[in-house]
Amino acid sequence: MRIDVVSIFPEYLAPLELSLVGKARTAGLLDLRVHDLRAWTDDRHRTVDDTPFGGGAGMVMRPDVWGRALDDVLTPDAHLLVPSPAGTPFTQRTAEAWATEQHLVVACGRYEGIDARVVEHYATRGRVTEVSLGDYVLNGGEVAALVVVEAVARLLPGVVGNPESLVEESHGAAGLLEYPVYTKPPSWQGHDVPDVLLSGHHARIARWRRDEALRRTAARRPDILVALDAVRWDRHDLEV
Ligand SMILES: COC(=O)COc1cccc(COC(=O)c2cn[nH]c2)c1
Repeated sequence: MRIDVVSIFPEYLAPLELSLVGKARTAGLLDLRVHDLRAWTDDRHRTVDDTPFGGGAGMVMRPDVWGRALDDVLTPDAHLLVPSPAGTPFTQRTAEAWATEQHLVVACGRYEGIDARVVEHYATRGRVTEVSLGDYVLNGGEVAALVVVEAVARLLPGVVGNPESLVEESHGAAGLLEYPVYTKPPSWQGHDVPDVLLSGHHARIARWRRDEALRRTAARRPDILVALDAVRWDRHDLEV
C-alpha cells in the first residue's frame, strides 16, 4: 500500500517513521510519502491561503495550490481523504476497509479549511472522503492523519507480529469493548487478579472475558450495544 500525506507541516508526520509504521515501511509493506504543500506554491512568499469569500474570520486554503499538489500526487486508483470536523466518522470498520486499498492520499487542511471546490473537483475524478476523527476541532489535519495512518497500517498483513492480537481488540469483530487485561504479579497494592484467570480453565476464562466485554460495553458505550444486533445474546449475559 502507498500512502501520501500533503501538509504545510510535513515534520508533524515524522513520528510515522518510528515503531510500527516505520517497521511496515522497512518491510516494504507500506510506501509512505510526506509532502510539503508549499512545494506547489507559485509566489516568493509561498502563499497557501487567502481571505474567505463572504467575509468572516480566518483564512481559507487556496484551491489552485492544492490542485497542483493533488494532480501530482493522486493516481487513478487513489482514495483522497480529507480530515475534517465536518467529515463522516472514522471507525475501526473504516480502518479495515481502507487497509485493503492500493493508494490513500491524505490532504491536511489548516486555518478555516480548504476551498470546497477542491473536494468537489476531485470527487468527479475519483473517490474522496471527508473524514472526522471526532467531534472536536484540531488546528489542522496532521494529527488526524497520524491516527488514520496508524489505524490502517497496523491492519496490513505482516505489520503486526501476532495477527491473533488484532482479533480481540476493542471495537474488534464482535464490536464490543475489550475485556480488562492483567499480568504478573498476581497481587499488587492489595489488588488481586480475578481467580478465574489463574484457573487454567479455558472455557471459563473465555466466558469471563466475554461477560466483562459485555459489562464494560453496557456501562461505557451503550450506543455500541444498541447498534449491535442485540438478539445475538439474551439479557442473561448482562446480569451474570
Ligand atoms: C474540506 O475539508 C477541510 O477543509 C478540512 O479543513 C480543516 C480545517 C481545520 C482543521 C482540520 C483538521 O480536522 C479536524 O480538526 C478534525 C477532524 N476530525 N475531527 C476534527 C481540517
